Amino acid sequence: MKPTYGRVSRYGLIAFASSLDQVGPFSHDVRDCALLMEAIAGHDRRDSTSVDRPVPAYTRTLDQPVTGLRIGVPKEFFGQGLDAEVGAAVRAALKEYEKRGATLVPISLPHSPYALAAYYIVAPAEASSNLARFDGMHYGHRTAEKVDLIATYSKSRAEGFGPEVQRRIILGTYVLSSGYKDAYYVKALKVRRLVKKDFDDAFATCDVVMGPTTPSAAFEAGEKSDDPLALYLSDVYTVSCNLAGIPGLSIPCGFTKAGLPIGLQLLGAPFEEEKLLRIARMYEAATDWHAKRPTL
Ligand SMILES: NC(=O)CC[C@H](N)C(=O)O
Repeated sequence: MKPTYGRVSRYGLIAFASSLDQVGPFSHDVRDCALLMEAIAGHDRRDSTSVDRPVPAYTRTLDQPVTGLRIGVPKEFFGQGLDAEVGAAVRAALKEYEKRGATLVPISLPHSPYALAAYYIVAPAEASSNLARFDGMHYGHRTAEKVDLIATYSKSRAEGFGPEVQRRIILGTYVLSSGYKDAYYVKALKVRRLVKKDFDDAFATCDVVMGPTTPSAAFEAGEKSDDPLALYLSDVYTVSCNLAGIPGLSIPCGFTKAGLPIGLQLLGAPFEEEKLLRIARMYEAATDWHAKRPTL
């Protein structure tokens, strides 16, 4: 689960992108996720972005199905680029909900096609700023070479950051630089607001939005390392949740013929983790995908 922005303290977390970062549980099943959320959610004076509002007893209501459940199914999450096996598994999961009394509501999140581009501007911009402190003096790795101050900075950072982190620092510095800031960073912030508004509109009529977690099943380790754009495209359905600050959850809903797991993504209105967990539990109680493991 990725909780609502501000639901869980980030104290102790290394900052990546401060307006997106949120701690969330990985778990074997929904109950474990609810248990963990009960333990970690809530206000923390050591993180000023953590929100001071009561934490529901997630485990207590977990087994209460949501009656009259309305599921928003965005057409943008089932378009070009979605692997056929993944699409079929997600549609079968939606049918399962229908069998349990849910209504599927066709919706549109019109700005979601722009979410990926906006995310890969906002996230590197913030990362480039946050990672500035890893300069070989204040934090992190320091080069063993005895060189002058400026070379110590640059060598420490060149040695300490991997290629993907370096790429993000360079991209982030570029989109924030004077002359380009309005064209990229400020524009991305505007897109972000529109992405958030799409969800506000959707949650006015639906309890939850559902779709695939990723457009295809897992790729081989390192397979896309030389093609960052292909790598970023795997995030096409999950970045909206971060940009909008809303809670999201992925649960297993099947396997591909090759034996790789497929995820069903559930997105909820801000601070509706309790409802999201109950909806996830409805599916888990009716199926046993969560108990199956891929053969490695
Ligand atoms: N929601 C997401 O998919 C965000 C994480 C993303 N994979 C990243 O690399 O920053």
